[in-house]
Amino acid sequence: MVRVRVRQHVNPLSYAYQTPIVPPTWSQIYTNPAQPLHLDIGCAWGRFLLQMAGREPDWNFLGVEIREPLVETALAERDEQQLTNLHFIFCNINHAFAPLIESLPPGILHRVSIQFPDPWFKKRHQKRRVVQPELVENVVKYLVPGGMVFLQSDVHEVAVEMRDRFAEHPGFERQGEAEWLPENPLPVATEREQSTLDKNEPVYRVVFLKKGEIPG
Ligand SMILES: C[S@@+](CC[C@H](N)C(=O)[O-])C[C@H]1O[C@@H](n2cnc3c(N)ncnc32)[C@H](O)[C@@H]1O
Repeated sequence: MVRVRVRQHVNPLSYAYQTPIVPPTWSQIYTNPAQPLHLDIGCAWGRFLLQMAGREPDWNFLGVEIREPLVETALAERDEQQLTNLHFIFCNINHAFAPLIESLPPGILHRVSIQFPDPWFKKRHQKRRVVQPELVENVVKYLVPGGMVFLQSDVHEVAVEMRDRFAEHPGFERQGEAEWLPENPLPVATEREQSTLDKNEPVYRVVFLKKGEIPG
């Protein structure tokens, strides 16, 4: 796989990232657009989803990423692997969430993952973090009852903040008794996760389920 040089971080609040998205025609993307959808927010090069899509053909996967060159690389890899249950979109999810999900068949969003989001340590930069209250509202609005939110980070402060933002919302129920999940409930580690584990550093993980009656 060819990797191009890209900026390490972009500022999601800058003017360049406020442009509305034009969703694709999903029937030209997914073989079966009615399959349950897993949305991975901040998917970077897409390695996690490329593996997940191969393992779980009965799901559709959508990775969203604010750095465009990474999306181009991920799409090329998807095409090379001929995966028809996977797509990547260049967007700022803090603007694109509703138009993106509303362009898909209703009741399709079953799983959302936010893994190792950019930490933006400086106080004045924390508004750039992806898990803002508006994002939590959008997740609860579009996720199906019983749908899963998986959050993980190697930065304790960031993990606590995103966990608390979901925990404060009455629409979510946290899974597990422990403060942090000891293991990843998904079968594939992201690149950032693997490099953290390789250094024997901690990963802070939490799962929420959306409350409500699960349609039979
Ligand atoms: C630290 S990387 C983690 C990548 C991957 N999830 C992993 O665990 O290896 C965070 C990613 O989120 C992307 N990102 C940050 N803010 C975003 C936003 N508002 N919308 C979409 N992607 C965003 C960044 O460009 C970056 O690729």
